[in-house]
Amino acid sequence: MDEWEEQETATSGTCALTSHTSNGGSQGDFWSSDRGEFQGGECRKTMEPLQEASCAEDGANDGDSQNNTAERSSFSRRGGRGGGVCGGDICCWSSQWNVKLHVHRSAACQLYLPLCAAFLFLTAGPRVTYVPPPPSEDEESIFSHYESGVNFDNNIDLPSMLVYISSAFSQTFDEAALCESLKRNVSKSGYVKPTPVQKHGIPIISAGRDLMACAQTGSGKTAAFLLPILQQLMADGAAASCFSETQEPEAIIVAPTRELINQIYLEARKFAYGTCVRPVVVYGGVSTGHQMRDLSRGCNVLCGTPGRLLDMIGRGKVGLTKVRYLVLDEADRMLDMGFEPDMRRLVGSPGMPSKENRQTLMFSATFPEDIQRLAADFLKTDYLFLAVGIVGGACSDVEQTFVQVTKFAKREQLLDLLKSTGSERTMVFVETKRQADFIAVILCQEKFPTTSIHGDREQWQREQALGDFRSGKCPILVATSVGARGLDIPDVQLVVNFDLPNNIDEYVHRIGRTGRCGNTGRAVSFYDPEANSELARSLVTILSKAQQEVPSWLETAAFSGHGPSGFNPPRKHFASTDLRKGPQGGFFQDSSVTSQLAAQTAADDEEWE
Ligand SMILES: Nc1ncnc2c1ncn2[C@@H]1O[C@H](COP(=O)(O)OP(=O)(O)OP(=O)(O)O)[C@@H](O)[C@H]1O
Repeated sequence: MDEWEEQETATSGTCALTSHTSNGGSQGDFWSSDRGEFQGGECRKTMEPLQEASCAEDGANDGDSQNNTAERSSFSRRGGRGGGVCGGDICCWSSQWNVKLHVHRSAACQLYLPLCAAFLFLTAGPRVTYVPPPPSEDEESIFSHYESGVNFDNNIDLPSMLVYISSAFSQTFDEAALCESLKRNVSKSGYVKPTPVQKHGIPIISAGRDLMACAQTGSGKTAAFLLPILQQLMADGAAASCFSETQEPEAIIVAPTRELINQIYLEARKFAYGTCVRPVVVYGGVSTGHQMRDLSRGCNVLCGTPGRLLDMIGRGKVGLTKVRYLVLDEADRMLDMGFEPDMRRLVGSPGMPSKENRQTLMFSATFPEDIQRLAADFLKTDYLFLAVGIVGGACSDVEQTFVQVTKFAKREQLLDLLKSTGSERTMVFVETKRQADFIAVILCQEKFPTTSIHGDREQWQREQALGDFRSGKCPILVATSVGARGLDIPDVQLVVNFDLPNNIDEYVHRIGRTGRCGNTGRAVSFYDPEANSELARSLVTILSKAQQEVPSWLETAAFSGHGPSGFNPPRKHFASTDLRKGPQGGFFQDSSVTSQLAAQTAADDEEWE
């Protein structure tokens, strides 16, 4: 398991100890520059409730770097989760145990960790109490959307390099064979024409085929799977049965982070508005009881992070016998080492129809070859592979710039950059949770309204941070990988890779937070020759494929072999094609969909020879 995981078990949560309250979501965050800590609004200098089972909660780490192991023992730096600072003492109490502790600061480090471990040992299972505010019922806010950009129409006829679909979807949603209510909701969402992945993906799904679909970031993959599923459920008159102890959803959608799955849920809720189809979301960091009550009101489409979903299944709150659709969004992430065991548990759970008896759909902007191989275990052998544009390619609407910089000069570079960009909404990606805190403090000190999102923050803080960023209250968001995939935030004009990731797919997803849906965006990456030389070749490939200028120094770095390893190996997992050979991978025909692999020329090969 890696740190991305939305882990549910009591044993794997971190004891990431913070001094924030978690009793609600309304307290204002602020950075205390004298203490160098991020503070939850109400709880300074008072005894704070021990975050119930905080250490046992899932997903404390989702999305964050694996390099963060050292941060797991960062108690002494940050105070203690559930512990308040009272003068020289650290105080905490547990409402569950009615235990109060006053520990002198000097002894705190020695005492608190064992105590926390004891709590972990003695308290069984997650007992998180956070109940997120209900999403707005106001129609205007349900359907609020940002405008597609000037390049939207440029992409409409983007060639599907690997697959040609003869019976594509209609040119507009208005002409499409969709239920009236769905059509109305699509129209209210501002959708007129389908994007290429929708144009090709929707008929494939409607024809009942399994699908692995790859299309660039911000190209509308969410609606590509939601619309045909909802259309089918509406056409079949699916209605959620409330008052049932065990809910039997027809569709299950999984995604790697809480924020992303919540976003998918909100999209599903929007498209299903005013119909009998009821989507529900379950994810970690939120009261399980609250989610069970929500589930019991009926559920047709269940959106979940893996850990919480399996938990609900294990508790008998979710039955799987009626599952017709299983969707893995960010599928390459869902099938890599961190989540693969959970995905296997999910498909092997009692009642889950075999792959022959369900429709399995996988979507991502990146599909490394090894993951494609693995994905075949979950898909019918004749699944269709849809690739719009270049598999694993960066969004062409994002202008990518690289700045060669040493580790110690990055901070100044960032400040200079932000001073020149004014109040542009900006995401700054860093490698570790500690770094996220640190950079956010510095930016706040420099009077840039900044917030942060990473796996050590409480769920309410994560949601509040995202809300503040969305609303523009904090136009700068410092994020670890938890913010890299899927998040669709309006008007993000700039992505800064303060630390480049060590994986090219992660780079593609990060910069894809800007330049979405035909809008243009900009990504600036700090390239540290000491740390990033192994990425150089893949970056050159990505830039070339996106027809962007490759700095000569980067090209030199890519081919000089001066990296730490002495040699930049060609990328092994940068997939460009459907890996299957022979009939499955080459040519498909059925009554409704014909797909044909285009000639796979050497030019398709992403390996940089
Ligand atoms: N046909 C359409 N017309 C107008 N807007 C659309 C259309 N399809 C999707 N959008 C909008 O485009 C934005 C990006 O869509 P979405 O989040 O589904 O992209 P994605 O391909 O899943 O991206 P990522 O790879 O980053 O997850 C959303 O705001 C969505 O509402």
